[in-house]
Amino acid sequence: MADKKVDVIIIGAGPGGLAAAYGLASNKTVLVVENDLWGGTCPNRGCDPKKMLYSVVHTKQQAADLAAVGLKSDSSINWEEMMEFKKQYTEKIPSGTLDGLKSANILTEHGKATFIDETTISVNDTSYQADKFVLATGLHPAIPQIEGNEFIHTSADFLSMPHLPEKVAFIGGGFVGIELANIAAESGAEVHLIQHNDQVLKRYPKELTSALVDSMKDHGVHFHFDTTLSSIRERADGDYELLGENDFSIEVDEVFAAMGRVPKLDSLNLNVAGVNYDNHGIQVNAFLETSNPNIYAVGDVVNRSQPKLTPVASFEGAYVAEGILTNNDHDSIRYPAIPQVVYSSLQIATTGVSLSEAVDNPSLYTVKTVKTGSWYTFNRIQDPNAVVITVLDKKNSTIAGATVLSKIADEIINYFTFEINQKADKQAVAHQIPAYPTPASDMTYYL
Ligand SMILES: Cc1cc2nc3c(=O)[nH]c(=O)nc-3n(C[C@H](O)[C@H](O)[C@H](O)COP(=O)(O)OP(=O)(O)OC[C@H]3O[C@@H](n4cnc5c(N)ncnc54)[C@H](O)[C@@H]3O)c2cc1C
Ligand SMILES: NC(=O)c1ccc[n+]([C@@H]2O[C@H](COP(=O)([O-])OP(=O)(O)OC[C@H]3O[C@@H](n4cnc5c(N)ncnc54)[C@H](O)[C@@H]3O)[C@@H](O)[C@H]2O)c1
Repeated sequence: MADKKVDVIIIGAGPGGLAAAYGLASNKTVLVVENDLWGGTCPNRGCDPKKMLYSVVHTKQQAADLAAVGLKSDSSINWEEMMEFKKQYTEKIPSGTLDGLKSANILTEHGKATFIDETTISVNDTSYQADKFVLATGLHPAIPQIEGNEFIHTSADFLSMPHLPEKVAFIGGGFVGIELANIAAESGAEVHLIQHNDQVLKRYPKELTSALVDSMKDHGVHFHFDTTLSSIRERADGDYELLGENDFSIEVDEVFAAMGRVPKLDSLNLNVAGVNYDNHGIQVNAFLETSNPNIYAVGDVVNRSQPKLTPVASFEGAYVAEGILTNNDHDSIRYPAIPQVVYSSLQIATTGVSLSEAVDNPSLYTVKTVKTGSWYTFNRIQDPNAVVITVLDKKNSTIAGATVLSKIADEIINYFTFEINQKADKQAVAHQIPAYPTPASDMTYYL
């Protein structure tokens, strides 16, 4: 017999768990368990703090790019003030999240949840039973298994560094490595990015990632391709010596892991709950049910092909709440077009059908690449390398996907996402009257 009983227990108070909790709160008794910061990765040590630092850095980069067309400024970044700006936002997140849950009458418990049996968890030596569970425990950074790995820090450490070190290294050139290297370099550090093969951001076309790498090199980032670290040594002066194959060696003040993220499952004891999982996360069916039909999983911790992003986690959390309320009397989950943006000195963004899928299916799709650097919008902001690639559905003449390289790719990609979701064709796009001149008023030209 458990100490306490509720209808639904949600493990993890990030975007996925919170969306499920709010979706259920008015009809069920809900307990949310969180063992770290209320709000999870995104607002505390992910997307939001990163983009606050990026806003400062990106504005400095934009000011430098406009110097040749009349903007005379001598901007430099004060890391401590920029971190204070970030902290003013992040320090309110855990308490604000907790207050929100309490005012929606959602029960909360701070501590690590561990399954005792299929319907019961233990948190802080108290047992809680529920009819349904939602697992939303997210990911944590992968750390290389090399000598000296105890000296490696993570993206969370980077985003709360009180002072900027003189020399830093990132292991891995994916989203985290590329975005944080840009922030560190523009803020004044000497930055080294170590990538074990010859391409960063492997899901994007090489022509675009090469343009981004060139841009980041111009902004001071040193790339070390085809380089695998073998050990890290602490020197007497407190610096670290990074050693790799083929006599690779550099010295830095700090080194950060950015080589991917792995599911946070260790403390859950999923075997006693009858939940199947592997190295890529918890296995779910098309209703996000795990191998135990009373236990669902959402967000980053799920083993699925959708990108690991905040809006995806929230979408899944809301979907599962509806499933629990209707006994799964709803359609299997169908994702709309999902935009994803790399925020660096240039932004690369994608949405909808990927270029590789379009190229592999020429009978279904037409791919159109337009170098837009000389267009009015891009000239106005001095963005000469801009490229917009569209994927058109041949049968319906609708937009099916887009990939954009530009300083404002984050804005442009949202217009494409709306159009894909509305199944817009050229006529439908032309039927809009957007504000002019803006990136939205360019949309008709891409079709
Ligand atoms: C540096 C960085 C930048 C990012 N930038 C972006 C971006 O720009 N845009 C974007 O869309 N996404 C971005 N992401 C990804 C985004 O943060 C995640 O996709 C999102 O947070 C996933 O939400 P989630 O609820 O699945 O997991 P999380 O937010 O990770 O929440 C999981 C929660 O579960 C808790 N937990 C784990 N195990 C237990 C347990 N046993 N008991 C109790 N609690 C537990 C954890 O402490 C955590 O708080 C970024 C990620 C990082 C690391
Ligand atoms: N803007 C965004 O949307 C955003 C930003 C940050 C993180 N995220 C999410 O977080 C996830 C994790 O990001 P990430 O950058 O940690 O992982 P990632 O999978 O995007 O990139 C990891 C990189 O490290 C490289 N790598 C792997 N092992 C290595 C090794 N031993 N030495 C050198 N390089 C190595 C890989 O080849 C790859 O380039 C992403 O998939 C993304 O969904 C999203």
